[in-house]
Amino acid sequence: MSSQDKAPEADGSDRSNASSNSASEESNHSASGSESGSQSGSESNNSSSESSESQSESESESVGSKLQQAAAENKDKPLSKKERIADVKKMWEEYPDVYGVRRSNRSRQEPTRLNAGPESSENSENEAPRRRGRRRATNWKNAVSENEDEDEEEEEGEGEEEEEEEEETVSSAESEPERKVRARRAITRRPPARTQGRRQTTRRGKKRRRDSSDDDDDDDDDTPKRQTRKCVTKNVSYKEDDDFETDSDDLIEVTGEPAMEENDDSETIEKVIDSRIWKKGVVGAPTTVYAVEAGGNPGADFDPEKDEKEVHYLIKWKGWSYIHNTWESEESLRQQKVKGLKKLENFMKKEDEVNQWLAKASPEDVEYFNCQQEMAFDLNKQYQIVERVIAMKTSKSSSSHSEFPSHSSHKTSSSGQPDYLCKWMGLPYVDCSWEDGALISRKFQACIDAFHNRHNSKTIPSKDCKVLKQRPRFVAMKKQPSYIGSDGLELRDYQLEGLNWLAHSWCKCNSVILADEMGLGKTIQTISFLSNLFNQHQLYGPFLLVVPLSTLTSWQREFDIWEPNMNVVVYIGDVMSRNTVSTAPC
Ligand SMILES: Nc1ncnc2c1ncn2[C@@H]1O[C@H](COP(=O)(O)OP(=O)(O)OP(=O)(O)O)[C@@H](O)[C@H]1O
Repeated sequence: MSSQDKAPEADGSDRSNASSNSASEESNHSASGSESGSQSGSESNNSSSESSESQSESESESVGSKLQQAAAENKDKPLSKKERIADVKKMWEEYPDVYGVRRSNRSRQEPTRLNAGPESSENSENEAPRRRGRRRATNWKNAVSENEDEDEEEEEGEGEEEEEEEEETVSSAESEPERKVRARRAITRRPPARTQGRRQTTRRGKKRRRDSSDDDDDDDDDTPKRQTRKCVTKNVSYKEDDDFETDSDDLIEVTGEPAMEENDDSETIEKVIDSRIWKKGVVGAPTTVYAVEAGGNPGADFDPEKDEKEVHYLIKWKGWSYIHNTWESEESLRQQKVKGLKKLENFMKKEDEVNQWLAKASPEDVEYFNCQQEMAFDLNKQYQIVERVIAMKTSKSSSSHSEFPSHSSHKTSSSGQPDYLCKWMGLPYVDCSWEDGALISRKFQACIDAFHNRHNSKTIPSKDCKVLKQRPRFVAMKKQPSYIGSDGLELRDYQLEGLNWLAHSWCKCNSVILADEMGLGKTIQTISFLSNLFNQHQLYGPFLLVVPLSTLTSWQREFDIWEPNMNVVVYIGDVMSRNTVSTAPC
């Protein structure tokens, strides 16, 4: 038992001895370490951490022995102060490693890009701090993350590695953490790169550019440098070449008589819509749609085989609505000295191209093209239909919508009738135009009447409506009310039920959603419900209907059919269009 008891003790003592030995070894090691540490420590203060890593133990030993030698020499004979300084200088020159001045065995040479010409050599003392500042700026700009720098160094060639080393040596006064902070700041300012690969390429490109720009901007501070770069960026144009060739409104035609152009009131071509071969000389005002309707087609007797012919172009004039489009020949346009002839040239070019394409195109493509053309022509015809008259002005009254073009005193003779502000079908409110009353009344008297009816209507929205203060008691509609729909329009059973449910919910102040299968008549039920409020409860709105753009016209159509007495205003378009809707009398 005792031997067994002692054995662990002996083991334990051995172990404790071993541990004390190792401890003493460690302490010795640390002592010797601290000795050399004082030297290497000074080095690490002056150089980067990378430099301390690169220094091997053997180097530190040899440096230590050199120092000891020097110390022993100094101990032998007392030295004067001058001699000690001379010795230190000598040591500096012979063993620069001791002072942490140089990491590698290469001779220390200042990078040539830092010698900024004769000025710098003359003013070397002044140059030094400036150079340091610049170096910092360069580091600040160069800095990415430490890892990124490492990656970059790995990727870059040996030549660049050497360059990096040189830079680090010069900027050794700057500590590593400082550089890291600057590096992070630099990262936040740099715009994010899209792909890693691309980023690396860009960065390399940037680095090289930076280096070269450092050369250029050595004597400048940062601010003007940035301004210069901004200027360069501003000049970059992202416009495609084609854009310059298109028929832009901004194109200014330069002729020999600019002074005349400024003052004349010649018309401007906005768009060339179509072309045709027609009787020579049948152009201008007699070819407008209303002139043809009034006096007949001036080229109706045209015989292409006998009569002299020429190409005519259908012109949409700037500042004039589509009803004032005229057919013109190239000659007549030039005679009138119209502006925007470039558009005619472009139209001709396009026509040639289309004809060439049509000659080679497949029958399906030709058919598709013809369909597109027909649709475009239909649209252009639509633009000649007045959808709504929204305002009126007499020669005495001043107009609240003077921003819209007025044509009463130009091509059409003034008839003493008021002018009407017309909203054209298919075009936004911003394209409204003032038109001569006589002209509009000829074709669109119904629109003028509707305008007057709305103007004189008593069924206008009012806050004084009784049912707004207190909802009425619900009375079920057993059959379709007479005010809903006109002759032949009958609500289906389930639609009448739906109308009752909507009306009941409204009377009870309940908010509801009417949902049903597609095409079963939700639109009609909703319109019928609004008609019930309008006719039964004298609630004249306003009711806001928010509808998808695709169903907008069908909503308008259904209102026309099922409740034509309600004033339906379509609030759509850009700011000017919406403002027009808001401020129009009705
Ligand atoms: N009672 C009716 N009499 C005549 N036509 C009707 C009637 N009810 C619906 N219709 C017609 O059926 C079509 C679809 O009606 P409506 O647009 O109201 O359906 P919807 O449920 O609103 O459709 P969606 O779910 O697609 O919006 C319309 O052309 C409409 O004129």
